[in-house]
Amino acid sequence: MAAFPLNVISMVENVLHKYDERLDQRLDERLSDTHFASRKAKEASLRRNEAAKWLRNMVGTVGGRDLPAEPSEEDFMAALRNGIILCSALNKIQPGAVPKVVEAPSDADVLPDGKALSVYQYFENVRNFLVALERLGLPTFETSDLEQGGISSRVVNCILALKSYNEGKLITNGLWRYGGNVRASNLIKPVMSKDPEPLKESFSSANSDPSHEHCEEQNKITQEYKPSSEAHNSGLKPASDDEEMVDNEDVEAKQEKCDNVKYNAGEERSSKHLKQLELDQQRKESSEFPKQQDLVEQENEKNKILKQQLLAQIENKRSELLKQQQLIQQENERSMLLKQQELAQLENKRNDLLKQQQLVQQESERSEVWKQQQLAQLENERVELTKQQQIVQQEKERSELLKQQQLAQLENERMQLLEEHQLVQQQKNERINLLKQQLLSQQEKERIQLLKQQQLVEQHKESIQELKSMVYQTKTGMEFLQKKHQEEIIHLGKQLHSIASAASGYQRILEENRKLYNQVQDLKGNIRVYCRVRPCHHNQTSVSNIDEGSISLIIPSKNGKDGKKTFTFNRCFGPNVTQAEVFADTQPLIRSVLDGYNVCIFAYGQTGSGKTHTMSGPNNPTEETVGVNYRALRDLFLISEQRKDTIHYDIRVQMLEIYNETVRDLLSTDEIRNSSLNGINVPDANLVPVQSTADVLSLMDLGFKNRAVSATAMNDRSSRSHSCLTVHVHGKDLTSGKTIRGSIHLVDLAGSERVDKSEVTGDRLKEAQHINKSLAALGDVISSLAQKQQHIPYRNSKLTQLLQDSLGGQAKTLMFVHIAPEQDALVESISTLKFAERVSTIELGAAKVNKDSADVKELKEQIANLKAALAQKDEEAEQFQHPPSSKSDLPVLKSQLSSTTVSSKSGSRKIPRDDSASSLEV
Ligand SMILES: Nc1ncnc2c1ncn2[C@@H]1O[C@H](COP(=O)(O)OP(=O)(O)OP(=O)(O)O)[C@@H](O)[C@H]1O
Repeated sequence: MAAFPLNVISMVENVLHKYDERLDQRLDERLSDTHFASRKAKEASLRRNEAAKWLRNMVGTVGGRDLPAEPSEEDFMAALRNGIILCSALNKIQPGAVPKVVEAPSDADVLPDGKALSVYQYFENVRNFLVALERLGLPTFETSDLEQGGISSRVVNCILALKSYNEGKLITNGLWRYGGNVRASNLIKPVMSKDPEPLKESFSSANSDPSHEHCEEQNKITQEYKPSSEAHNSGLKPASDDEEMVDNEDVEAKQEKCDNVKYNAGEERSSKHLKQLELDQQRKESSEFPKQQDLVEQENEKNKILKQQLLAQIENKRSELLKQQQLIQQENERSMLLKQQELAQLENKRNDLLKQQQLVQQESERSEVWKQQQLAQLENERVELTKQQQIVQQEKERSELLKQQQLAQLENERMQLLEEHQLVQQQKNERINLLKQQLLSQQEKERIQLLKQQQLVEQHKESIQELKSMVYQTKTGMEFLQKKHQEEIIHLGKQLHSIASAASGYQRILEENRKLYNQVQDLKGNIRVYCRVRPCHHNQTSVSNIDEGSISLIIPSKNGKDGKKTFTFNRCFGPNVTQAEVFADTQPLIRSVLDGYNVCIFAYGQTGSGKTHTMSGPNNPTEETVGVNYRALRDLFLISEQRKDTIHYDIRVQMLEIYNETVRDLLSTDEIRNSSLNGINVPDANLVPVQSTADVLSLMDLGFKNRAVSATAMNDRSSRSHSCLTVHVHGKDLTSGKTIRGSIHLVDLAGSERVDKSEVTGDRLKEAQHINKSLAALGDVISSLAQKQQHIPYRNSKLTQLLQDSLGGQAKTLMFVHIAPEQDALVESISTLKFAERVSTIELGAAKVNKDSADVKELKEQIANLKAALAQKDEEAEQFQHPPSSKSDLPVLKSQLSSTTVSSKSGSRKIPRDDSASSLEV
């Protein structure tokens, strides 16, 4: 839109310019014919030169480089056409008169139409200059006057007026006013960039005829043009609003609409002023050239017609321009659309580019990260390599140092060796010299030493003689010593022999010891009777007193006076005596079994008197309450263990029962045939080897179980049968090789109550009869043994047959007589005690004599002597087992042995069996 006014302006300017050219051409043609023309030209030239000179002085040669000192009219106009020199000169005179002077070269470069812009720029500078002149009240000229064909005289006049103004100002110190024609400054508005003044000025210039008629004619033309222009631009404001339109430069649309109005109406006000100035100028000229006025008036009429023609042409041109403007507008819209499309495409491309840029950026970031990682890794490797290089370097340095040290050391060593070599060489030489000297001195010494050796040989010969005599003496002494040693060895042999004989006598001593021990036991009586009274089951007891060897019973009488009967035995045990105390007196018999004696311990008494309690203990016995059987076997194994170094014992167990004269093996379920009994033993019965007390106890349990089974079947048969536990001992002396046989019967007899009192019949009677018979047979055997009869009735019962080997002359028998203390058992107790006393009295008949006879005293003395001898032999045996280390102990041993031999004479009653002496066979 901005290009449109410029094009129009330029077009109009061209039209006007052509018109002015023709007009000037006509004027020049007319004036050239006259004399006046030459004078005018000359005068104009002078005035122009003056103006040029003054301008050059004002702006300087640099600023006025395009303006020669005496320019031609064309050069003058060309130099001032851009208005720069004019504005600069005016600003020198009146600073700030032209606030903005546009420099042509820079603007011409920017805009495409340089020429149009130059014209515009010229116009703007020139216009501002003219406006400033008007403010100062100075004469002005038309802008077109600067163009070719313009009126240069008006320009020159204007410059000379300005010169006069300057000179006056200098003289009056700024108070001078040009020609007194000072006008109000607001009469003419400053020319702006889009102001339509150029058009108006063009018109003004076209009407710038010197004559006043020409000006009026020009005004008419303007008035004629104005209605048509208003008709064309209907709706626009009238010319009176033109100032407001000029001020509102921002509203472009309004300005465009007002262009035509401004074009037609222009600034009538400014035109009036210009015309006024022109008229003044014309008056001047007309006064100088009055003859020319007529010609001008004629010419003006012609010009009027030409102007009308020109206006018609302008109108045509303008309509064409409008059409072109519409086309241009359409073209602009189309180009706008194209531009928008292009913009959209560009936007898409820009987005694509942005995406690509983002991708590229991401890729670059990723590559940057990768690069950084690579760099870090390379840095690490570099650091590592640096470290390794440092290490290698250090190693190199170290090895270099080592090499140097080694070299230095080698050098030192070499030097030392060299020194040593020199030293050795020196020493060698010295030694050679020394050896030479020594050799000489040694020859002398050897000679002296030879003499000394000869002396020594002499001395040695003497010494050898002395030694020979000493050897002889020593030999003699050795022979004497040999004899002495032989005598001592013989003496020692004798001593050794005596020791050997003493050792061999030890076995004899031991045997004698056993014999003496058993003799002591024999002196106590082969059949010993111990009486034991069990606790009373209720308060009425028949036992009044029990001491160590007697028991007293209360015998009620019919006359109310109770009697008392005392029985004497080897030992009597009251109801509170423990099992251990009862066994204490039994213990020596167990030792006799291992010495080769046969022993029989049996319990006698009526039913319930305590026989089983004594022999086996109560049911579920404890260590304290176990009976004689267990304790006897325990001692048996204990002693055999003590003697295992000298005697090896083989122990076997047999357990039998005799019921109604029938013998039964309790360790077997089979009944033993009676025919097998040979009077002393039961060879068909099981004989079980045992190694310990536990083995015997398990066998006893088995036997008691078998007996209990039978008792269940036969109604408490245990009370009416005899049970017998037999232990057979076979010993072998490990030193002498002799064998020893012994046995012990542990018998729990059946109840001894009499048949008549029990008043039983049938089987019970038969049982009682068998019991009485066997017990009576036992009494008879014991009685026969006591009386030392030729015939001993063992065969009267199975019991005596079974116990035959233990009731013989070489056996030892112990009978426990049991008493029930209750009064209702008194008769049985008395009967039992009488039986036991008979046994005891018969065997211990001597005891009865023991109170008064000399034989008893003699026997007691023998017992004392034997005990002393036994104690002495025990000591000897102890000493023999631990012989004295010195020779001085031997006489003591000899004396002990001699004393033993003496004391052994006393034992003579019974000799234990050995293999040859044993008459018992199993
Ligand atoms: N010295 C004693 N101390 C305590 N109690 C005893 C003693 N003697 C026997 N008794 C008890 O008396 C009761 C009978 O004893 P035991 O059975 O030993 O008599 P017995 O003579 O063996 O009888 P039987 O002939 O019927 O076998 C048992 O209960 C037993 O525990």
